Order: sequence, then C-alpha cells, then structure tokens
Amino acid sequence: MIHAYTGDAVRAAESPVLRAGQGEALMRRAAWKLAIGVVRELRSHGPVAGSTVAALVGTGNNGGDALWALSFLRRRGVNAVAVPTGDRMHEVGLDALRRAGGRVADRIPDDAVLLIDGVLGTGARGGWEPPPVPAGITVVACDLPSGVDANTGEVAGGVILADLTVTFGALKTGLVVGAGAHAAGRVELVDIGIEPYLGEPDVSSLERDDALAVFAPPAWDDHKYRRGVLGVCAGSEQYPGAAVLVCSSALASGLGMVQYAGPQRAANLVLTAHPEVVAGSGVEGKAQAWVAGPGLGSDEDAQSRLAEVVETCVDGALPLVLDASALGLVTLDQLSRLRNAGCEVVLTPHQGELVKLVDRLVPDIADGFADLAKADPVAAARRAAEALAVVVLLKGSTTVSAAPGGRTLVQNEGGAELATAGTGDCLAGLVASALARSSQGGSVATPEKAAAAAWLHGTAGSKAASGGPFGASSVARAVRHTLTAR
Ligand SMILES: NC(=O)C1=CN([C@@H]2O[C@H](COP(=O)(O)OP(=O)(O)OC[C@H]3O[C@@H](n4cnc5c(N)ncnc54)[C@H](O)[C@@H]3O)[C@@H](O)[C@H]2O)[C@@H](O)CC1
Ligand SMILES: Nc1ncnc2c1ncn2[C@@H]1O[C@H](COP(=O)(O)OP(=O)(O)O)[C@@H](O)[C@H]1O
Repeated sequence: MIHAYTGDAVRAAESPVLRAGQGEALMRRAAWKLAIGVVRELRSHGPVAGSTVAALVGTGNNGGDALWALSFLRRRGVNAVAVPTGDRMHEVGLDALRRAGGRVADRIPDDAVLLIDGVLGTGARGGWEPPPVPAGITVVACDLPSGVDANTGEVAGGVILADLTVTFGALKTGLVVGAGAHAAGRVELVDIGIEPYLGEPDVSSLERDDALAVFAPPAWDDHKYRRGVLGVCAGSEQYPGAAVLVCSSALASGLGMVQYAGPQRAANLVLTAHPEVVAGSGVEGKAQAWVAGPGLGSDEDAQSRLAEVVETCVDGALPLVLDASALGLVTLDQLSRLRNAGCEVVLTPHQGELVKLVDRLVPDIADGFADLAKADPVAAARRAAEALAVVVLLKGSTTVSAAPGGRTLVQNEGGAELATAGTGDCLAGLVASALARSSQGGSVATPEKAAAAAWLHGTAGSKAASGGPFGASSVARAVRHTLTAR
C-alpha cells in the first residue's frame, strides 16, 4: 500500500522541524536528494561533468531547494544556471550557488540538457502560467510540478510536465490524482526526516500484492460455491454485448460460477462466448453477489429487472454493484433498503454519471458539484459516498474508491487506451467478482475490494495496450494473464 498526504499536511509536518531551527538543514537534505536524482538522469543520457543544467527558480522555498541542488551539481562539474521567474530568490540558496561557481541568467541556455523545475511547490496558490520550456529537454520537478495543486492534483492554469519528480518527505495527493499524476512523470519519494510527524494519509493506493490478495487463487479444498457465485443483470435487446463483457471479465478473474439473468438474445450471446455461464431470464439461483446495470437500458423492463435484483439482494443481504444504466434508475428508497439489510453496495459511475446521480438523488449537494468532480475527484467521490452512504468508485484517468467516513483509495494503473466503449462493463464485472469472492468471509473492506478491481482492470488494460490499440474484449482477456503473472 502506498500512502499520500495533502500538501497542507506535509507543510504541517514540517513545522516542528522548522520550530527546532532545522529549516536550512531540511532544505539542504531535500536538495541533496534532488541533485542525486538529477545526476542519475544525466548519466542515463550522457556525461555529468561539463553538461549544462538550468533551473527555473521561483520566489519561495521550492526555488531554494533548486538553488541548493544546483550548487551540489556544480561540485560535480555541471554548468549550473539559475533562471529566476520572479523578483527575488531564496537568499541562502543563491549564496550557496554563487559560492559553488554557478551563475544566474535571464533565460534557459541553449545547451541546457536538463531543467529543474523549482518554481512552485506546496506553497503554490491559484492558477499560474509557466515560462516557455525548450522542447525535448529532460525536466526534473522539485517536490511537485509547478502548476499542480498539491492537495488535489488539479491543474488550474499551466503546468510544467516533468519526466521525473523528486518529492520530499511524503507523496502528495496531487502527485497521485488526475492531471497532477500525469504531469509528475515518474515519482521518486525521498526521506527528509519529517515522516514521524505525518498523521493519517489523505489517500492510499493498492499495490500489486494488495490487489492480488483480493483475487487470490483457490485454496486446495475450495469448491465452486466457496469461490464465489456472481449474478449478472446486464444487457438488453438493444445492448446485448454488455452482458458478454461483464461475464467475460468476471470469469477471467476466477469465480466458482457466473449466473446470467437477462433476455434471450443477450443470453444466447453470453452462452456462445461462455457456455459455462448458467443463463436464464430470472434471478433465482445461488448468486452470492450481483452486478446490475451495464447495457440494461432505461425502459420499464430495465426498471423491473433492477428492482428484482435489488429485492434479491435485500432478502439475502447480498453485495450489489450498480453501474451504468442502473445508476440512472436506482432510487433513494432502494439504496436505503439495501443499506438497512446490511448489503455491501458499490456504485461505479464515471464523472458524468456521478454528477447526474447527485443531481437526481442528493440535490442538497448538487450546487457546484460538476465543477468539484472535475477539479477534485477525490473530494467529489467522498462527498457522494457520504451523502448516499455507500461506496463510490469514481472512474477516470485516476479511479477513486471512497467509503462514507472510510479510507479513500486512488488507482492509476490504466492509461487513456481504456477510454473505449465497454471497458466500464469489464470493470463492473471485476468489482462484483471481488465482492462475490469474499462473500464467504474475509477481512478486506469494501472500498479496498473495489480498488483491487480497479488495479486489476487498469493493469490488464495496460497489458492489452502493449499489443496495440484494442477494444474492451481484449481487457477481459488480459485479466487472466494479469493474474497468472503473479
Ligand atoms: N515541506 C517540507 O518538508 C519541505 C519543503 N521544502 C520545499 O519548500 C516548498 C514550499 O515552499 P514555500 O512555502 O516557500 O512555497 P513555494 O516555493 O512552493 O511557493 C511560494 C512562493 O511562490 C509564490 N506563489 C505562490 N503561488 C503562486 C502563483 N500562482 N503564481 C506565482 N507565484 C506564486 C508565493 O508568493 C511564494 O513566493 C516545498 O514544495 C519544497 O520544495 C523543502 O525545502 C524541504 C522540506
Ligand atoms: N484517460 C483515461 N486514463 C485511464 N483510464 C481511463 C481513461 N478514460 C477512461 N478510463 C477508464 O476506462 C473505463 C471507462 O468506463 P466507462 O466510462 O464506464 O465506459 P463504458 O461505459 O463505455 O464501458 C473506466 O474504468 C475508466 O477509469
């Protein structure tokens, strides 16, 4: 598990160290590690000594770090050039650079091979427009890319895209969410001694082993009813393929049985692709969890199919994943009955679906919610989870799993290749599989199960993408290979 903290929390953790008069020592420690990162980058492209490294230097301590790092690089024979972006620079850092033989210039030299971005760090406030950055130059961001909000990952104005971000003391939430995660490139966390003062993380990310533990292989004495039986209420005359995608990904993730409930045409397609699925038109059977929604449509038939699944889950206190069409149909009454029955409920909207859902079901928080969902998906997922009292898995370039009052997880495994029709259906099948598998016990919390599915989905998406452009069926296929590469 990886943990990240808001920029504000990291600044708060720094204050006891600052109060103890250790501010300059902290900065030098950070800058030393930044310089090591820069040397490694330089080495991977060519010689260190004799190369020119420039730094864009802002007015605060982020600029101070960059100036100190340049002074250390100067000692390795690097031509170190500070380019101020404001009307002042950190005095002690500037003095260190000058003493080491570095210089100040008003523009990035033409022969610079690497640029340190030391303009803005956790002290950035509001939008910002970056100065021009030469095309193709390697960029190493100091603490976080300038233009990224350390608390949320929002990029409100311009941003300097980094190849590598060397971040100090703790991962910031802004480095693991949305535009900030994209801008940061590779992220290297370095210890500077503030770690004991950090409190609870703001968000966490599951790593491979955490996710694979949720999708563990069967025990030697398992039988099919112990490996999880999933009921699938998806597909319609109009959208039969969604049913196949949900079943394909669920089967590929390893379950004891998949039961399909839906119209004949969709059932035929499911059975053609997967004869092992038990198909019928109703919900009777041995399902231990249900997924409802992909390709369901919004007509009366869709409503009554959803209602039937909800009643089945309420009666048996079964876990339920609501996706796609079901998000536009489910009522507050159904959600509260599911909660009261003790069902695990996970909603899996993308941004647009979440905004509509909130508009329809919790108008009290709808004002400004669309802007919030865009700027701060973590806050939006948390607010919706809180208001609806269920787990919300908000899909996007970063997928956020939020529980009311619980831990928030963010997963970034998949790339934009996943933005293709039907991949959401595959994810719904995986989330439901995680719930069905654990319906026989286990101690993993619901948001973690949803995040494990997002990990598996994103990793399978990246695997599929390595073979070229793909459609959603390839994601379902890649799920098996992701799990076998344990
Ligand atoms: N938190 C920590 O433990 C440590 C922090 N350090 C560094 O200190 C940084 C924070 O330093 P500061 O608090 O000085 O903040 P920053 O250096 O991030 O930014 C503050 C400066 O930028 C200006 N500024 C803010 N928003 C702006 C905008 N939108 N447009 C133009 N100018 C803007 C402010 O007026 C101020 O001069 C961290 O990111 C990190 O690089 C390190 O020195 C080591 C330890
Ligand atoms: N830019 C992106 N980067 C990474 N993953 C993405 C991106 N865009 C979409 N995805 C992922 O692709 C899936 C799309 O799901 P969804 O929007 O429900 O599509 P559909 O309904 O067509 O299946 C989600 O898992 C989402 O997280």
